[in-house]
Amino acid sequence: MNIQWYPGHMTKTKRLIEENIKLVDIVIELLDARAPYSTKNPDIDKLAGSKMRLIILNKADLADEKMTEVWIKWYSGKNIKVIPIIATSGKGIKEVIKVADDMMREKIERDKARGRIYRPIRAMIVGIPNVGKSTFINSLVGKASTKTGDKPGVTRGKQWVKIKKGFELLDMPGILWPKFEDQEVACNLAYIGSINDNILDNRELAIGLIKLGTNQFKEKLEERYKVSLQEDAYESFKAIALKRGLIKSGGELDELRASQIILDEFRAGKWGRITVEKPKTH
Ligand SMILES: Nc1nc2c(ncn2[C@@H]2O[C@H](COP(=O)(O)OP(=O)(O)OP(=O)(O)O)[C@@H](O)[C@H]2O)c(=O)[nH]1
Repeated sequence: MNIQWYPGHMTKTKRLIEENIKLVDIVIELLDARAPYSTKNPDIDKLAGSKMRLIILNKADLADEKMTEVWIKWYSGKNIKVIPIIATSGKGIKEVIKVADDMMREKIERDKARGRIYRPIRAMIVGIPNVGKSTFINSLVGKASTKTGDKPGVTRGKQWVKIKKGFELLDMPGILWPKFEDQEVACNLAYIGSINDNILDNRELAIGLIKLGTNQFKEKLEERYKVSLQEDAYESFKAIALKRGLIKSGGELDELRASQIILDEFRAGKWGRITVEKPKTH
């Protein structure tokens, strides 16, 4: 799903998230492991306030393993727990439950010390479109859990899913907006297929991706297309199109088809496992 963010839509979403965050103890923020900065919402720190936080780097199967470690260290340095997962296969889900369990125990201790009565720990999942929120909820919920429904005296109108004893999840994820005003972020989101292709010119995008690849993951790109990459990304783009025989009847290169193929293959992980950005001092 692609959402065109306009001010009205953003205000509504923000209000909904603010309302829901009040009801939970943990905010689980999903990022795409291929772009852990670009897929982050710019206002999440403010929105989450003092709630317990957990960052999930999803689609770890498509990201560079070493870079995922680098990103984990980077976010851990900011005192946020980070867990890489593959929501489609369920890899890492047990770790998520374990960490949530530990957080729950800490909270119970704190509550006890304050003389408060026990209640289940509640979490909600947030993230920008396409990071895998629904897939993650499904894999977390699995078959064993049950919907707790609207309990009297509990939040009316919300559906809570019991993941395990003492741990409940709001069954609707919070959809957040990306830092769309940042051009580099917009390009990274487009490379990984997280924003609508219609917004950006595919040809420019494919050439941009080749440029990025030439700087950051040259071998993988050369291996995939069996071409020597040039300094000028457009020259490399043409060489790839030619190698693939993407020529129109008049003999011209079919640049549109080449662009689509390059983007599709990258997004499907056919260039190998790639992370498009490194931590900066953002
Ligand atoms: N390779 C890979 N693909 C994944 C993973 N998790 C989700 N996907 C795919 O990513 C796409 C988006 O997943 P969704 O679960 O619909 O994402 P969402 O965040 O709920 O998306 P919105 O409804 O747009 O907000 C789907 O095609 C999923 O199959 C993963 O761990 N690895």
